[in-house]
Amino acid sequence: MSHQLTLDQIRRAPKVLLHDHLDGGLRPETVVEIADATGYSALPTKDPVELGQWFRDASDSGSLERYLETFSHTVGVMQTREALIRVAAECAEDLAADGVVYAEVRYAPEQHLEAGLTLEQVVEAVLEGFQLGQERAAAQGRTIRVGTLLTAMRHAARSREIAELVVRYRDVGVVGFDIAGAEAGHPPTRHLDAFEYLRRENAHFTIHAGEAFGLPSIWEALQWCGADRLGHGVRIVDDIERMADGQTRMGRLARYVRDKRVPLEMCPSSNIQTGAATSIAEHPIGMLRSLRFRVTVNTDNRLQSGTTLSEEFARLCQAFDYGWDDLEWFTVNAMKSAFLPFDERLALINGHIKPGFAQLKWAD
Ligand SMILES: O=c1[nH]cnc2c1ncn2[C@H]1C[C@H](O)[C@@H](CO)O1
Ligand SMILES: [Zn+2]
Repeated sequence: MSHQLTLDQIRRAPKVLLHDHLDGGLRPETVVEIADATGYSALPTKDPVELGQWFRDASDSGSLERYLETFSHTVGVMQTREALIRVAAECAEDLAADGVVYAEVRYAPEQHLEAGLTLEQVVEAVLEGFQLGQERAAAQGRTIRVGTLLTAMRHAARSREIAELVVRYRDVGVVGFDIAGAEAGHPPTRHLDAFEYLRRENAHFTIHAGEAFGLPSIWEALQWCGADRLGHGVRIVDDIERMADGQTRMGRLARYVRDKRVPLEMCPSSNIQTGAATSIAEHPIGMLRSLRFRVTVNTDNRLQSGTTLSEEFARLCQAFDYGWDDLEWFTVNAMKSAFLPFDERLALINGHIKPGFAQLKWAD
């Protein structure tokens, strides 16, 4: 009696989001209002509806580099303490309204220093904003917990400094580290110093790898840098061969990723916009889920993709005929892979996620 889940049903499911950029999730009206308040004059339009459309269109180029250019406008309006608090609070509220119960949201503190804030002031403003957003969501009867990942830009040279910030703020809401930005020409091994420092500090990190660049990037991220998770990682399918008889044959790297249960932070819509995948129906997530890789579903940039986590799931349900069991599997995978202590992950799985899905299945 399988039937297609509706977007409304999916919204009601307790969801977990591991890969979402703070500077890729602003409300278009907020971009316009902060631009007005701070004198940022480079926006392509001041009409929020047109601006939302502009972000989606400009991100649709098929190139990661061009996609990343759109962030100049979001980063451009996120330069004051007030703006950072507002954007972070709205992020937590928007995710909670979509039924997300746990999220790890990332951004690069080094990109928010143009108006004179220090790295510490940036981190503290964003933490304050998340706290405020969680409280507002709670007042509306929605429970969400937001952890922060601090990103270092891979073309820059501040990764060690950002890694130190992660350790400094790890007991007050920062749960891990990441590197992002254009992948080709910027291998993760350029930032080995930061990764080695984090490992010595028993800290967690994920690395954007295997998105615009293939297997060597994934291999370096895992075997040289020691990443706990892979941001995207879609190109791992280059190491999986589909045989004429329908069987698959995996290379050593793909086997390693599956055997070690390396979490893949997959972001379907974003991958289509940057050219990392051709369509949802042909997205490697279908094959990787059936081969039981540790796949998770994510939004990457809700503004640039005009999406939500529920909408990403709805697209996958339509393309692959997924139902409640699949959604629960992705969600438990994500919660198991979060950079939270084991007991807290378990409490969310057993106290929140499983009972939430059981209730939805029962009502269906
Ligand atoms: O999908 C992505 N790949 C690489 N870099 C990305 C992606 N989405 C966002 N970024 C960059 C642009 C942001 O300014 C930065 C920090 O969030 O991370
Ligand atoms: Zn990303």
